[in-house]
Amino acid sequence: MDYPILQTDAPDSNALAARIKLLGLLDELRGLLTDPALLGSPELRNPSMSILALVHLKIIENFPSEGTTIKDPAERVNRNGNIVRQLMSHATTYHVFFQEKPDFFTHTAGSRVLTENEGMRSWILVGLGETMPGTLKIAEAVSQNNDSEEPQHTIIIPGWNIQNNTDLPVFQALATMPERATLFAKAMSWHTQLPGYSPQYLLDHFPFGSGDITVVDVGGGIGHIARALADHCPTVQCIVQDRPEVILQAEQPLPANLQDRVRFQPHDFFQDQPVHGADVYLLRHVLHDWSNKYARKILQALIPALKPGAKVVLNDHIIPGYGEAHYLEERKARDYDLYMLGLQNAQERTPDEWKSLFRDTDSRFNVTKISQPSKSYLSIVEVTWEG
Ligand SMILES: C[S@@+](CC[C@H](N)C(=O)[O-])C[C@H]1O[C@@H](n2cnc3c(N)ncnc32)[C@H](O)[C@@H]1O
Repeated sequence: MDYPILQTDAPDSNALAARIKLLGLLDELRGLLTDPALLGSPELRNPSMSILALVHLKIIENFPSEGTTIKDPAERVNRNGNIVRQLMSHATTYHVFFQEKPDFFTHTAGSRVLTENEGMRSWILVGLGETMPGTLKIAEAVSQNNDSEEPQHTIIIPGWNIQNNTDLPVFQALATMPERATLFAKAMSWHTQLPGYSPQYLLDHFPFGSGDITVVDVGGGIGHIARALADHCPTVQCIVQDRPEVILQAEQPLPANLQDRVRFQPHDFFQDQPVHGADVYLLRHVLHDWSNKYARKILQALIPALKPGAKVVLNDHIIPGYGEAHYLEERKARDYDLYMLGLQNAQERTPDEWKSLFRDTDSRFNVTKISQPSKSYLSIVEVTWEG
């Protein structure tokens, strides 16, 4: 699926680092100017309250490019005008829409990108609609059951399960909710458009090489990373594996130059890996969905297929050590850490936690390199199978 490209984090500029630094300073200034009693207060900054509703109610996607009064979008989506006004007026205070006159709203860069970009709306529906409510239930989940590694209710009930009133782990539950499974897959594919999350960092940084290599993209969603990889390396063969309901959505026609080099295969990554002898097994944004107990099972299931020297490559957030990263970058990793806790009782990991995970799974996994490409929010963990 092709989505319009967002604001760029172009590799030849230092714009991203400068932007992070300035945003950090502004954020600190805001903190200094804010009454301490309000620093942790939920009403202090919560754009999600209006933005999620505006996306859900399709008010954003129906907003005309030339701007409008409240009556028009309210009628288009058949919703109460007063509520539409409340939502839009709130969003304008976060620079999503601009209130030009008392009853006339126009686009800002923030509202325009939401209106024009279906993938971004999917991401809002998943990120705010599905995942965020789970994080609000973390305390309840921990109070009910403590110290568990189960993704569903066995001991700890993750927030997502309370929120959705189901005993099933998220990905199994999604299999019974086709519309939400589609939304999730679209959202993950679109997520690569966000600054700092492009697959290009991985492609430029990891030596996939120019030889005839086979890469298995385990939990590869609808194949968005494999397509980018096959485009980047003209001789690579990619096999994208995911749950059957996801693979069904992935089997859209591929461009002619990729047709014989990207294949899709339904596969449950808790079962033994069916593709033996591949050069690279890629797990991008996969293990962070799982507690150590389940992450180890996913890695163990690879072992029967690994040839000596095979690489297991992770592309995930890394929690930086104390003082190692700008605090806004650490905030990003820690935000995702709590997302994962709320979603599946899972976590992001520090470099040492990644190393222990592999060591505890099997001593033949040798973590050879952990690196973070400049401007990428995701790190690359390279592991060699020394079996
Ligand atoms: C967070 S998404 C990451 C998708 C993709 N790798 C990326 O980087 O955008 C996690 C993926 O794991 C898949 N998944 C979850 N449980 C699975 C299982 N048991 N077997 C195979 N794939 C699974 C999900 O369907 C989803 O596509």
